[in-house]
Amino acid sequence: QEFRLQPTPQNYTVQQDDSISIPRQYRLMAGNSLNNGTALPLLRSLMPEEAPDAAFRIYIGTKGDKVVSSYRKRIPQKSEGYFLKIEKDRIIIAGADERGTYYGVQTLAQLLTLDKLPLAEVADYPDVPYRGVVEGFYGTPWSQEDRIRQLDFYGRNKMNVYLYGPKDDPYHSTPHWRKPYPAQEAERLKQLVDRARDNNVIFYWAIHPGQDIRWNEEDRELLLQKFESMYQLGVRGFAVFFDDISGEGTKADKQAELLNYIDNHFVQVKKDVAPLVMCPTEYNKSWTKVEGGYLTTLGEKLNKDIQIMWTGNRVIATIDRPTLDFINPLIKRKAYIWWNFPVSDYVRDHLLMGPVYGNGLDIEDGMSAFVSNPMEHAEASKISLYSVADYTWNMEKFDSDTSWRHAIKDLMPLHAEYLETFAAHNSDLGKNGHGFRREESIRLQPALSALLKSYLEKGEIDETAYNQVDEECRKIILSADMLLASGNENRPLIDEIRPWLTQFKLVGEYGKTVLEMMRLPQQEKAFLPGHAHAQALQTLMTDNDARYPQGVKSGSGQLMPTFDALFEASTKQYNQRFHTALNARAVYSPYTLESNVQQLALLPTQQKGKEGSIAPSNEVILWQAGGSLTLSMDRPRVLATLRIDLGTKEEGYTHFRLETSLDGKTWRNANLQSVWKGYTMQKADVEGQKVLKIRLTNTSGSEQKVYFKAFRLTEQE
Ligand SMILES: CC(=O)N[C@@H]1[C@@H](O)[C@H](O)[C@@H](CO)NC[C@H]1O
Repeated sequence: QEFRLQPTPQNYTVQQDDSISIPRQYRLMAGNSLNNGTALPLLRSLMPEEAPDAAFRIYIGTKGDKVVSSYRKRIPQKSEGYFLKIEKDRIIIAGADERGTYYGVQTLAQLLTLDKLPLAEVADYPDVPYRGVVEGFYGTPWSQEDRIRQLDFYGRNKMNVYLYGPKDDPYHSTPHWRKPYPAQEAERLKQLVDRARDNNVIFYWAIHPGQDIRWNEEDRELLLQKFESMYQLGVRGFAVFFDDISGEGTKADKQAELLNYIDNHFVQVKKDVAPLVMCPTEYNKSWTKVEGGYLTTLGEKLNKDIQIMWTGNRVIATIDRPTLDFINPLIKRKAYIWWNFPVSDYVRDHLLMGPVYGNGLDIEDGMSAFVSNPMEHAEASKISLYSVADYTWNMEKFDSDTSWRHAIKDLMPLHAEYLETFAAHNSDLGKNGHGFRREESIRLQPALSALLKSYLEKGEIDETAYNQVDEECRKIILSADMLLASGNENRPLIDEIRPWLTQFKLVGEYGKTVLEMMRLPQQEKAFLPGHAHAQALQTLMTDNDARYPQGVKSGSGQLMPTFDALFEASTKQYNQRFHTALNARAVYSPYTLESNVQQLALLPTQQKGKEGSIAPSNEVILWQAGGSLTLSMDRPRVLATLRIDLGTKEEGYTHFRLETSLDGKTWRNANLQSVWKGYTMQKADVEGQKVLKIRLTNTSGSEQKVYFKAFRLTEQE
C-alpha cells in the first residue's frame, strides 16, 4: 500500500522529481516558546545528531518566534495549525501554537520513515477542536500498560484529549468518588498524566457522582477536594458525568448549580485548566423529553464555556447534521460528541474491528469535540481510533475504507493481510439491545448469498460462489494461525483477541466442513462423518470461553448464518432422501423475548445447558406503566430457579408483578424475595414449576426507572 500521512493533511504538496537523503547532522534554530514543550524533545528523539556547524538547518518555533518570522504568513491561522517545509538545506516547522508545532514534528516523523525525505510542503490544522477518546465503558478498565500505549498512539495520531472515566473504577464513581485515590493508584495516574503531557494530550479526569450525590455543601466540597487532589497529580482537565443514574442526582438545575460552582471556584481560579466537560443524564435524543426542560435548563444555566456531551439520536448512533441541528440549539453551544463506538460493553462476546463509517462528512463546524468510547480491548480498539483521528482532523477528505486498511497496517505491518481478513469478518455486533449493527464480510457477501440462494431454491451448487467461499475459508484458517503465531509483532493485541482468533479458525473449519456436506446429501455413508464433524465444531464454537455465556462470537453477521443455513439444508435433504432424523438444527435458542418496553425489546436471549438468560443492559430503563416483558419457551419446561435484578431495593419491586403461565392464557403470580439482604437481586419461588411463559409487568400505574442487571433462569435436570 502506498505511503500516506496520518491524519490526512489539509494541504500537502511534494516536488515529484526530487528528494533529499535524511541529514545525519543539523544545526537547530529553535524559538524560545518551545522551551518547556514537547515538540523539541520529540524532534531530538527523531534526529539525534545536533551539530552547531552543520550545513543543514532546522528552524522550529511558533508564530511570533523570530526563528520562523519569515514564514509567519504560511502558518494556518487555526488552533493547532502548523507549516512544515522541507528544502534542500533546511526544514522549517512553524506552529500556530506549541501543540501545532508538536504536530508538525509528528508529521515530520512520518516522512522520516521514508528512505528519502521528499521536498514537501504541509500547511495543516484540525477540523474539530477536541479529538480523542473517553475511556467510559463498563467492564474491565484498561491496564496501565494499555493506557501508556494509548497515549503514545494519540500523540502520533494528533488526538489531543483522553478522558479517564471507566465506569467500574470505584474512585471515579459510587461508592468512593469522594475519597482520594490510594497512594499506589495515585502514582499510576500521575504516570499517565505525565505520559499524556509528553504526547501533548490533555488528560481529563472525570467523576461520576450522580447515583448518590447529595445537593449540599459537604458533597460539593468533597468533590472539589477530589478535583484538587487530582490537580496535585498534574491533571489539567476535569469532567463530571451524570449518565446512567436515577433519583436526586438527575436534577438539571442542581447539576447546573454544582457545575457552575466548580467552574467559578476551581476551573477559572486555576487558570491552567481546560474547559470543564459534563455528560448529561439525558445524553441522547431517544431518552430526552424536550418539554421536560432538562436540556434547556442546562443550556440556559450552565456557564458558556462548560462543554456538554451528547451521544446522538440514540445511545449508540452515528452523528449527522440533523443530530446536531437538534441538540445544539437546546444546549446553546456546540455539542461535545461522545461517540459510542467501538465500545462493546453491551455485546462483550463480539469484537468491533470494522471500518468507521456513517458519520456526516460535513459537520465539523457543528461540534466542539468528537471523542470515541472504545472497547475494553485497548489494542483492538486502535483500528477504529486511528480512523476517528483521521475523520476528526480532516473530515471532508476522510475515506472510511482507505483509513481502515491503513489502521490495520499501522497496528501489524508484517501481518496486515491476515489481520485484515480477521477484521473484515469480525465487525458486526449481532442482535443487541440498541439495535445498532455494522456491515460484515462485505467483499464475500455476494458469493455467500449466491451460494445459499442456488442451494436453497434449486438444490444446486453455484460453483463460482462455492469456490470463492471455499477459498475464503482457507484464508480464514490461515489468518487465524498466522496471527496466533505472530510472536512479538503486537503481542498485546494477540493476547486481547486470542479467544476470537481461536473461534475464527473454527468458523473457517466449520465453513469447509459444511461446503463438503453440500456435495454429499445423496450419499448415505459419506455424508455422516461431515455431519458429525460439523456438530462437533458447533459445540466447540458455543462452549469456548467461561467469560461469555455462549462463548465468543466470530463471523456472526454473515459467515455463521450462511454456514448454519447450509448445514440445515443439506441435512434436511439427507433426511428426506434416506428417511433419517439426523439433527438439522444448527444453533438454537429455546427462549424468545417480547416486550413493549423500548429499551428491552431487542435484548438477545442466551442459553447454555440448563441456564437461560436475557442479556443485561447498562442503562437506566424507562419502564412505562403497564409495560411488560415476556420470555417464551419453545415448549413447556420445568424451572429450578429464576433470579431478577432491577438494581432497586425491596420497595422498587412492589411496582412490578411476576407471573408464569403454562398456556399463555392463565397466569399465576410468582412472588419475589431478596436473595441477599441489602442487595438488589431477587429470586422467584418457581422451583419445580412447569412453564411456557414468564412475564414481568410494571403494575404501579406510573413510569418506573430501573436497571436491567439480570434476568436468569435454570431448568431442572
Ligand atoms: C454517555 C454514555 O454513553 N454512557 C454510558 C456508557 O458508559 C456505555 O459504555 C455505553 C455503551 O454501552 N452505553 C451508554 C451508557 O451506558
